[in-house]
Amino acid sequence: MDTDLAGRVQERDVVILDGGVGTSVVVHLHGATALSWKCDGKEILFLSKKAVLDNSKAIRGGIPLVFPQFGPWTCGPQHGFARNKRWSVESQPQKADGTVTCSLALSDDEDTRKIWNYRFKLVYTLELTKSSLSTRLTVDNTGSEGFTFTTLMHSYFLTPDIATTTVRGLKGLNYVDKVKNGQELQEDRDKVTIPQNYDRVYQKCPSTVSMECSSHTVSVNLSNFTDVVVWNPWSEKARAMSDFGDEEYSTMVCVEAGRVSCPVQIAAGQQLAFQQTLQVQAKL
Ligand SMILES: O=P(O)(O)OC[C@H]1O[C@@H](O)[C@H](O)[C@@H](O)[C@@H]1O
Repeated sequence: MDTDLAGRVQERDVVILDGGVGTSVVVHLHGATALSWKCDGKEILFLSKKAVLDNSKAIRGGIPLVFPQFGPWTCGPQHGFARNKRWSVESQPQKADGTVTCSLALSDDEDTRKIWNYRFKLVYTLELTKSSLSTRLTVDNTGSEGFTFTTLMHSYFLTPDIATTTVRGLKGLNYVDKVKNGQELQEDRDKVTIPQNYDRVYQKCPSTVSMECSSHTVSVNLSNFTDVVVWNPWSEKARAMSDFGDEEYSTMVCVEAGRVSCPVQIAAGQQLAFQQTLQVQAKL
């Protein structure tokens, strides 16, 4: 077990993808939340020191999965139930040709049908290589009627300093600014800096955006995702969150790949896949 997580999580609650030479991913079965991704010994994901890891709450950090609803939901919890359910292991980590692959699954049950009466199976597949992590969510409508949903991979990235962190690939895109009452604006910067409370939904995104900090760049390659949410709660909101340290906003940024602006329709028996590939490039 990773030394930073030892003592914080129970072994029965996690699955570890071990790529060797300081490369690994630790996934919590609660929400299928990737808690840690180490690339050549370096941690890439932010996990709050105050994150609750006892299966009782959505995990504050890593890569929580949002399904079937992004944001507030009239039927159930904010960001849906997937991040609050225990997932099962569909296939244990296996290493072949330098890639470690593992799949987790979640299907509808009595509790999900009580609040959202549809039949589904989600399969979440992680693929770890020396410098990349791909996460693919397959949504299978196993019922006899269609439904709509929104979904998102809520990646929290660790950065040495938010003041020198930028997000690239967003120039020219329209975005909804949730901090400014949902105003629709256009991004005119090549390098987006994050100097305050940010909560923006960028729409019609190109296939790659990236997070750049002083030590490395993480590119986020999107497949079947059209939106990217950039989120940082900043100091005031940080203080109001019980599972987030007061100063931690200065060492993280969320760059979230999603299908959230417009709900996805899925017919009975249909299967749809959404994928992001994160690639790390260290600065020399
Ligand atoms: O506190 P939660 O439910 O994990 O949500 C965190 C944030 O998640 C982001 O994706 C949303 O755009 C924000 O509005 C929200 O505050």
